[in-house]
Amino acid sequence: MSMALQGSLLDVADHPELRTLTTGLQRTVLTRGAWVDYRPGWLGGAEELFDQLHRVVPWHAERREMYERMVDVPRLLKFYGEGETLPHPVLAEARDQLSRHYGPELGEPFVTAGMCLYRDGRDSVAWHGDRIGRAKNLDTMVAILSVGSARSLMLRPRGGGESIGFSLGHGDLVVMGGSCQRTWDHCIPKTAKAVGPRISIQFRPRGVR
Ligand SMILES: O=C(O)CCC(=O)C(=O)O
Ligand SMILES: [Fe+2]
Repeated sequence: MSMALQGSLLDVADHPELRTLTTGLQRTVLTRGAWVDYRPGWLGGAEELFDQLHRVVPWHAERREMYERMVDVPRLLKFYGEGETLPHPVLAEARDQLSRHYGPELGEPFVTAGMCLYRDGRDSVAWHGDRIGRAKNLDTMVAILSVGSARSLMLRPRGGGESIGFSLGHGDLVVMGGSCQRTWDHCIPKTAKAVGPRISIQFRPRGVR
């Protein structure tokens, strides 16, 4: 095989590329009208997307008040609002493919992209629901694409109960739907394992945070 051909084949494998959503999606129906769809390996070439986002996204730290003092949020963040150019074209494709696939069920498109960078196992997000805005009262969807090292996304019924978990990294997709943001909580727990960085991209409809 010539070097050029070999190079181009490697390129194809290395480039971020979305696979279909019409196969490979596994739906888990939860209690109280909530559900989770899981699509491992939705994005091929996830390493390249990770590298690019790690480099070009203007990540920033946030501080929040907790127990009456200011603490660092244990992850870096960047939010892309509706109409803002996303930092890689495959992310616009991902958002649009999600909108097409879930449109009939969701009734509106995904428009925003929130991003989190978990630098290592000490970074995390505590138990919460994405309940700011319309998701407080209405069913909605939050779709999360993950690149980089795998971390666990845990879910449990709001107010307590048995939790379930999904491993998210390397181009995996999870979609939380129905009443999930209102009736269930989710988190990315800290881990003592030696894990590399992970980036999550959360696509949401208008007015959901
Ligand atoms: O990083 C993740 O997969 C979850 C992030 C999350 O729950 C949020 O930003 O609301
Ligand atoms: Fe969340």
